[in-house]
Amino acid sequence: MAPQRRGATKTPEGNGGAERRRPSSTKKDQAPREAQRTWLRTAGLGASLMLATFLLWNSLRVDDGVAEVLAHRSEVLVGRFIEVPCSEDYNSHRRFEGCTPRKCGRGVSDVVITREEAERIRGIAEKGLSLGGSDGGASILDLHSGALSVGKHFVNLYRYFGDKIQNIFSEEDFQLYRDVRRKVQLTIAEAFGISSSSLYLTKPTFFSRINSTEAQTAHDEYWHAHVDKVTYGSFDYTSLLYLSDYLEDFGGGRFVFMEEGANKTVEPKAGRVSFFTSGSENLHRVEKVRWGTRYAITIAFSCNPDHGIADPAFP
Ligand SMILES: O=C(O)CCC(=O)C(=O)O
Ligand SMILES: [Fe+2]
Repeated sequence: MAPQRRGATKTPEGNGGAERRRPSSTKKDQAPREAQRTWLRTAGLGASLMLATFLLWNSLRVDDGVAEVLAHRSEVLVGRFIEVPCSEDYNSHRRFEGCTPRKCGRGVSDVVITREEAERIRGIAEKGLSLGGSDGGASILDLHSGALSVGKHFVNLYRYFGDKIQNIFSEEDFQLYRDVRRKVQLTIAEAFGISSSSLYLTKPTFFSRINSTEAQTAHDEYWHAHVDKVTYGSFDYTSLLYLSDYLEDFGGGRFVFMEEGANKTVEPKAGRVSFFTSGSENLHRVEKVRWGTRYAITIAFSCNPDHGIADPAFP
């Protein structure tokens, strides 16, 4: 749109001549017309803004069904816990009284793991994953089994590097993993009113690195809604320790508990621990990462000692 000219006669270029030929309109006549045009422009702009806002809001709603934020990135949660009724999933597995969930729910805490610990543990993920990485958007490193995404497959780091693995990971790295695992285990036990010693670390336990690269294989499709007890079998309690910050390090990638009409999101941030009972009372998914890189670690526990694994250690 051409800019409005008040004194057309003063401007030699453009359509100043045409304006000069207009019937002798006085300043008095022009004022209401000018006001009308300004008003129309403002109204048009306002309507466009409202339409754009509505479309954006609607697309987010349709995309995610997001209704509520359970843990906002700016909050520092000492311990938020929401109880939800247990599903019947646990009945089709052997029960371990005092451990198998009778109280179900989900919790988030920002005080279990310090930011400094999260940064150090992220360092382990970075150096391990720098040795490989999926061709698609989602890579994992499993310190217990040694599995590492490479291209469209996985390799066993421990087999591949043999003794040289000691040049990559240090004893402090494994000690840090153990400390983090122990603190998360205590937090889960306390929140669900069970004894920490009734919980067994179970597999898989893995670091994940997600970026916005297009998926190449089914392993890259991390965003599907799922139930951990169905996906992983041995899981009774799942925990996620986030190692990077939503909207600082990456966009998209929020964790979503899926509930009819009222999904609940957890916005990741370094050091935030999210934990929940692994049955279908906690159906969930991860939003697609739109930009940047998202690091997290999945640490899960079983009530069944037969499904227990030792802490990751040098092979
Ligand atoms: O990374 C996350 O936030 C969730 C990952 C997840 O759902 C899983 O590992 O089962
Ligand atoms: Fe999951």
